[in-house]
Amino acid sequence: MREQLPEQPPQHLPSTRHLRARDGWNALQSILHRPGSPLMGLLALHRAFAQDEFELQAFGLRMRVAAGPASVKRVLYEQADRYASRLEGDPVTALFGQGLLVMDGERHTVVKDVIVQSSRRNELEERLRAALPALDEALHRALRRGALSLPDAPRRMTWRALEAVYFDHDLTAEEERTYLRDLTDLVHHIGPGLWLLHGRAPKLPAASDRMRRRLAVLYQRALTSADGAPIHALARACGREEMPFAVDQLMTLLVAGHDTATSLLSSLVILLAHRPELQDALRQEIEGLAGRTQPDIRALDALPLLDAVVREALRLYPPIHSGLRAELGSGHRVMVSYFLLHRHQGIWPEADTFNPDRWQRGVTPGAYAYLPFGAGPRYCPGATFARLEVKWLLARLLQRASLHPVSRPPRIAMRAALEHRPTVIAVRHR
Ligand code: HEM
Repeated sequence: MREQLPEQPPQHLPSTRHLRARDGWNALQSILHRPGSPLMGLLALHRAFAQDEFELQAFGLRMRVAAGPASVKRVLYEQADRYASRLEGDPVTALFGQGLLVMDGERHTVVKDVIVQSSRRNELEERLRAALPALDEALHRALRRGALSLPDAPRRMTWRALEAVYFDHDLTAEEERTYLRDLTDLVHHIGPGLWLLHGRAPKLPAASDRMRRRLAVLYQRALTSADGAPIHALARACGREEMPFAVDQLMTLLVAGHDTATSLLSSLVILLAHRPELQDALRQEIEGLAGRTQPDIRALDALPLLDAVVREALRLYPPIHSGLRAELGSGHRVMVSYFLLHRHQGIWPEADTFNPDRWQRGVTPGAYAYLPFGAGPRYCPGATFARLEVKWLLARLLQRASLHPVSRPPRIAMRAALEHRPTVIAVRHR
């Protein structure tokens, strides 16, 4: 582990404004070799002079970036109450309203508690188990044409799993057709974009109203049921009077809960498609447990290689690549870059290499060095569910098929989540 940084942020942070020409050239090379979105390019600039905390300055954008364990810990945990989750008027605030992800203070604690209490591991497992036949069928359909479209196929599957477990709803084929485009629009709406530079948030897409109406129907149904899914817990806590507030929560869970798992599953498929020997080793582990039958979700969680592969994909491609905050009072933006933290060269040997083996050697990265699900009061309430569903989907996928790349690795973009630009992976049925 590296040394602790001082408790207070340094007065004068290094800034990308002072980048020397040589650093800029090196950074440009790294961007060209790893093309991605403009934000990723800007962050790559920082790698040129490897700092744990710095000021990102470009084209009028100015924000503090925390990218090392001590600075990340300070923002997420030690001084968490100095930051608001978002600025008023940001697209994500417009979409989620008073949703958990963009809300602060006492109300945040109360709603978080409702969600956390209603998503305990045993209940999640039970609900997910009940949804497995439908998920298996969705996987079967996705593989039918001998190809897996990314990120659409994972998106359909993670959306289905989320609706079943959190909203107690079986997504119909008709809904999937009608709303897939809407869901993608909503996700793209909240990603960082040019609005960060000119300060005017884009208008909410019409998809938002349509999705809210659909979620309101699910919520109304939940008001009259006593089941134990998170939507029912919300219904008990908010009742009919606070329906718009509850729909904000559902919208937040819908977007935050499916886009992240989509990103992780897509990364895993792409990474494994390029590593046939790793696919074989994983398959051996999975089939040693369950043969060709549907594996049990709880038993899967104890498979060491599967665990290492998922951990490593979360390190290299953290679906939530950054956590944005606004400093109370000044309103200055602060970004916790999970992406840079996970590729910190002082912590991770061969930081840019996909190497699941590092997790099997029992090496731990140290506190606040590996945070795919965040930390502190805003720790992800869906972490357990996400790991369970993604491990199951990946295991089942490998039991059914082998994965083969059809082209060079696709580009990734820093949108709301780290997103793989559309691509197709060939699959051979087994
Ligand atoms: C692989 C999947 C997932 C990853 C990598 C992930 C990652 C994260 C991270 C890093 C944060 C903290 C963001 C910050 O610092 O600002 C977060 C927050 C959150 N996540 Fe997840 N997440 C995943 C899945 C899910 C799922 C399945 C759900 C819901 C079912 C969910 C719901 C949320 C919510 C509501 C928050 C906001 C929590 C708060 O502000 O208190 N996430 N997630």
